[in-house]
Amino acid sequence: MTLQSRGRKQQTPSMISRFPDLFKFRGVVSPRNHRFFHHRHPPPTPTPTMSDLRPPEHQVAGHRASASKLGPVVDGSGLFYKPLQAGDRGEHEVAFYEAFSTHPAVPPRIRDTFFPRFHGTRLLPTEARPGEPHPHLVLDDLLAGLEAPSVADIKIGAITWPPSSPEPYVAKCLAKDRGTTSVLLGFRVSGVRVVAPGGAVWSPERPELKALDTAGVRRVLRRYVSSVSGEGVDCALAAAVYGGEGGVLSQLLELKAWFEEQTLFHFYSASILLGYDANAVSSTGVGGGVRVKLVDFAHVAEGDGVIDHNFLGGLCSLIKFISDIVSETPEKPATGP
Ligand SMILES: O=P(O)(O)O[C@@H]1[C@@H](OP(=O)(O)O)[C@H](OP(=O)(O)O)[C@H](O)[C@H](OP(=O)(O)O)[C@H]1OP(=O)(O)O
Ligand SMILES: Nc1ncnc2c1ncn2[C@@H]1O[C@H](COP(=O)(O)OP(=O)(O)O)[C@@H](O)[C@H]1O
Repeated sequence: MTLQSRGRKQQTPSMISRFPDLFKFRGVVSPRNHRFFHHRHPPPTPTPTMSDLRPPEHQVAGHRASASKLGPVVDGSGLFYKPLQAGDRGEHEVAFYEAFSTHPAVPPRIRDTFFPRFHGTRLLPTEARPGEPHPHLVLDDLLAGLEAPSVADIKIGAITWPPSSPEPYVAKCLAKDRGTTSVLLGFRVSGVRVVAPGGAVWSPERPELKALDTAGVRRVLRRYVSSVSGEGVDCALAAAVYGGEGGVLSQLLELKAWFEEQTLFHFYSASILLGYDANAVSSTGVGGGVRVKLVDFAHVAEGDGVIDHNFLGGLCSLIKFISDIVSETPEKPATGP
């Protein structure tokens, strides 16, 4: 389907060549044409007002909402509202969700387990642009239901730009990929927060994460499953969060099996978002609502019959790091109630 959109930026040839088949939707979801789009996805709840909306407390990476910048917001209803990004990015992410949500070749189990459910777009008021409602993607809040979410955002792929990107953008991304562990490991930790017993939160600043080397990444992945305060590492939760049935490792392996087959999409610059409930997890067993999800699809390209070796390579690398931590950490025998 084609949306007529007036007064919008010209689509770049790169964008069109990126999506010859899968991305049928072409049009900026602007306040002008938003109503049309909106009809295709009936809103799951009444439209929130400014006072209902706040930046997500547990956001660990990406653009953040502030008085001067657009960023994601939540309203406590279990939905996550991500503002459409400038240029063709926002439109592109909507197009991805449209294609992905309805594509018959995407296994429902993969869609439901590893991706946020997409509820269309909505015009919402923002603090950054008063009086100018802005279109937002309406997604499931992937951390809904977790009382004390420990979260990690891991950007997958040694390359984080789609092949058709303009040269200055390639240069910017390449500098970040080389300057972090992306090129070396096939992934980088973009953000992390860990809730310790008692509620203290450990969350390193972005510059610290960007400066991590291989040993640093290993330490952060171990810290993510530690039940301590500050910089300590005991991996007490490794078996419960990373190992076992429904743990991170088994979920990553299921995701990998799909990536070994799927040739529909190439997920440049997407992240794996890990989450568990620090208040519900116990060092002796499963529980804690372990989540493994994919987020950020502003740079997804069409797969064109080729596997996403960039994402798959990074995923295999991450799996190796996590599986090493699981095998180094003996499982604690379950004790009685
Ligand atoms: O805009 P910037 O310079 O803050 O960069 C964003 C990154 O922030 P950083 O500078 O690495 O802390 C940001 O990085 P994080 O997700 O925070 O690690 C994203 O890479 C973002 O890209 P996109 O949302 O995937 O398009 C990046 O946006 P673009 O480089 O794609 O514009
Ligand atoms: N559906 C979601 N539910 C809960 N948190 C999310 C969701 N999507 C993203 N996030 C949070 O927001 C952060 C940034 O999201 P992302 O889509 O990567 O934005 P950006 O495009 O600005 O990088 C993630 O690191 C995560 O903490």
